[in-house]
Amino acid sequence: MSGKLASEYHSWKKLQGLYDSEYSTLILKDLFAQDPERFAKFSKEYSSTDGPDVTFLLDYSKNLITQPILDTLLSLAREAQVEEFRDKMFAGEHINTSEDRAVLHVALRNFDDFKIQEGGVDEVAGVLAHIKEFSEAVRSGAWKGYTGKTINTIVNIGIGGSDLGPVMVTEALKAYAKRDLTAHFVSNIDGTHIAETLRACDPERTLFIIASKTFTTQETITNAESARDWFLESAKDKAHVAKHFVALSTNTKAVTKFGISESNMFQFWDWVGGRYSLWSAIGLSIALVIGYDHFEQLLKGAHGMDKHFKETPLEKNLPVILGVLGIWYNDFYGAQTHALLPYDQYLHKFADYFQQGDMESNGKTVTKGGQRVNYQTGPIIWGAAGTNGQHSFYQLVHQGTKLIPADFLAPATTHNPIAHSKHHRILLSNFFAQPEALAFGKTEEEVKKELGPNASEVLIKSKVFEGNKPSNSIIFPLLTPATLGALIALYEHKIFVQGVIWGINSFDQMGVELGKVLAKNILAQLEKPDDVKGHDSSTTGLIHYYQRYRKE
Ligand SMILES: O=P(O)(O)OC[C@H]1O[C@@H](O)[C@@H](O)[C@@H](O)[C@@H]1O
Repeated sequence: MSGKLASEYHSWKKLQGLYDSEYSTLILKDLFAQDPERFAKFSKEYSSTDGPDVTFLLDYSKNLITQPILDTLLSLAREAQVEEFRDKMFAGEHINTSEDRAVLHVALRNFDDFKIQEGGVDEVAGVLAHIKEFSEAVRSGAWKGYTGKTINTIVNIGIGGSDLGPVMVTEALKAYAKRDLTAHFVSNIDGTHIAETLRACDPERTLFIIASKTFTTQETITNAESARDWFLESAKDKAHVAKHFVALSTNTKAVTKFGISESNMFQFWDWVGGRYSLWSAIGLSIALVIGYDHFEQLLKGAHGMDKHFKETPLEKNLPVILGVLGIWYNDFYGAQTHALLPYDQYLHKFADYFQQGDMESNGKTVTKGGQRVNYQTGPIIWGAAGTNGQHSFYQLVHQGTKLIPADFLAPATTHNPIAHSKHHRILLSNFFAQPEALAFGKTEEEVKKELGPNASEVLIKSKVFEGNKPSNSIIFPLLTPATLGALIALYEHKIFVQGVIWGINSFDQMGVELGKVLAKNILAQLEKPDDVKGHDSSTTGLIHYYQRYRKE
């Protein structure tokens, strides 16, 4: 972010020119036919340079680009000072300007490699040691509940970044999970969420993890209080809370006020953004479920990607390549959304996770300099695990009127090779087929040939696939903790790159505040119709309707 609007960059204007003059000739079928080397040119294999072995292939050849277009997109990244801002982030500069904070989730998985200056960075190793010690005690049975029984259930109470990361990762790494430890995640303020969860819990054997960076989030504190009340109905004595409640937070004062002792608090720091916090103490539930060593592998896999992002020239830098490709569709093709489509049931929460990761980071209208942007910023992120999506929304992706760039992800091998990997081969055949169908479609001639001479014109037209829909494919050997860490970091840095180019602050989230303030005001007015004041007629009418049915 050099203080300019992205649209003022020379390369942005050049890209607009390239789009206008070449758009109609950017046909994937032709681009592949013209260049037998296209796959070789537009795919890269990632291999970690230290830490656990992580490798994957990123194939971006099915994008609507030529080499000059990609070069210009990379010039845009250079002109927007992506490298300088990346280095500032790693150096601990306060690039989250509106909150005057460093952005250092990379420090949580650094293992002493990069030199980072910021208060708290030297405490990371100590918190990891605390996570290791505690998770091992719970998993081994050394940690006992108030009646001397071992813990068999954990309930993580948190929302947003204090929920989505642990949920996604514990699902993704279920193959590594301790099967006799059940993990629940309660996030919603809707009492149904905690009530239904508690039905499955035994107070003598349940550990509650109260995860909240601020420890002021209404949903989390309300759920935590209800969990504590439920626990005390059985345990009676408040002293027993210490064996069944721990906190993950930056706010020691609020944690101790809640009744959790400081020794049961896992600390993190204001330079860890909520949506980047699964690597911090917020990952305690992950360590409990998959074991500390696997948690550390996750961190080290991410660190490998940090190193790649920090040290690799832009032309070969995978987060940069993904970032600029996204800009091409978002800002020049007018694509509104981006789909994440993992062909791996374990990754079924991947898109949910990056909905917050991407949309809370880059859903901004004003630049860091306070100017309103005159271009599109963050895309709408969505998706589902393959092949389920194919039987649901793929129709629109293939034949609808919208351009939906998509990332396909899949493991070459599975943790569950049932029926001699028959399932997995079928899954992968779909993973290969869908991007191919999207890119190359099916012409009218092909349909005619298939249907024979008697087919009606209408039927023929309805079966044509225009194709030319872009996608990236990422294939990795197996979904290991380190591979997952690297993939998450890949997308984190992609989001970073885009935010820098758009000139926005990817690390604050002012947009979630207004709703919170209004809800607080309305909460105080819910009792009586006469209390409802200061709203528009629609809001007033809705609250009045509720009051007709309201119960204690
Ligand atoms: O971890 P706490 O502080 O409870 O915040 C939970 C979530 O709250 C939301 O309003 C956002 O600010 C998110 O970025 C955050 O992850």
